[in-house]
Amino acid sequence: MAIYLDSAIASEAEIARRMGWVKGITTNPTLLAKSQQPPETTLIQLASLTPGPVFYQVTAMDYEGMIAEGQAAYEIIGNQTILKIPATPVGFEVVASLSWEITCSVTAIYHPIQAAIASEAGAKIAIAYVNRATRLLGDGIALVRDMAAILKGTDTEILAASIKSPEEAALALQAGADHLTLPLAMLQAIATHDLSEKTVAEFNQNGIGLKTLELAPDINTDMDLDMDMDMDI
Ligand SMILES: O=C(CO)[C@@H](O)[C@H](O)[C@H](O)[C@H](O)COP(=O)(O)O
Repeated sequence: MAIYLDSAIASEAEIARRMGWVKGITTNPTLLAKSQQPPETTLIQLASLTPGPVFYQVTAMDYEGMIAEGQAAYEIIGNQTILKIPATPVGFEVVASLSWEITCSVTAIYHPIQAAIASEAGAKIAIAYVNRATRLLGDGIALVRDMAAILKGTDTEILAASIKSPEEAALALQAGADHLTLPLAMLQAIATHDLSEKTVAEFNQNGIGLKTLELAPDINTDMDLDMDMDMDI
């Protein structure tokens, strides 16, 4: 499993890098536009801020254009590239041509049969837009479950995107998603639980740890006594 940052903002990528458990970055044309600099610059920056993959979504609509754009992304960030190719007839052709040389994912999957084609075309990853699918079709988690059933036994993995809550993130994984991509706020949200914070605060209020030993004279005294007794023996 990998959890990715869904953003093209360098400062967010830096925060995700420090988290240590975020394994790469996914982008799309809208996210790249928000970085307010040429996409080439952003891709180089993002690639330097993660040891893992950087997903780039092609914007061309025709076969030659998608191939050229995919190769251009690969020239910029090399082996860190994972291309996002749309789940369209032309997109599937592009995946079949490019997946031999560049890692490809198929994005914007709304029907499980599209995942089967993505796999047959050679895509390493099939991307489901979970919350969007719920809004547009009724049940994005069911889409992930159906995709997982179809992709079982293949080399194609499922990346769940468009996740709007920690619950939805957990449900997507339980339904068979292999990976998640989340905006920074959602990464922070899944790492935080009120009860975890409260439980730790309670332990710390009533107990001691290494850094508190010197500050607890009674306990130091007991320890000294124990040590003296040990030495006498
Ligand atoms: O597909 C990927 C990652 O591969 C994402 O960048 C993806 O485009 C975004 O998560 C979605 O567009 C977000 O969808 P939504 O939150 O606008 O419904």
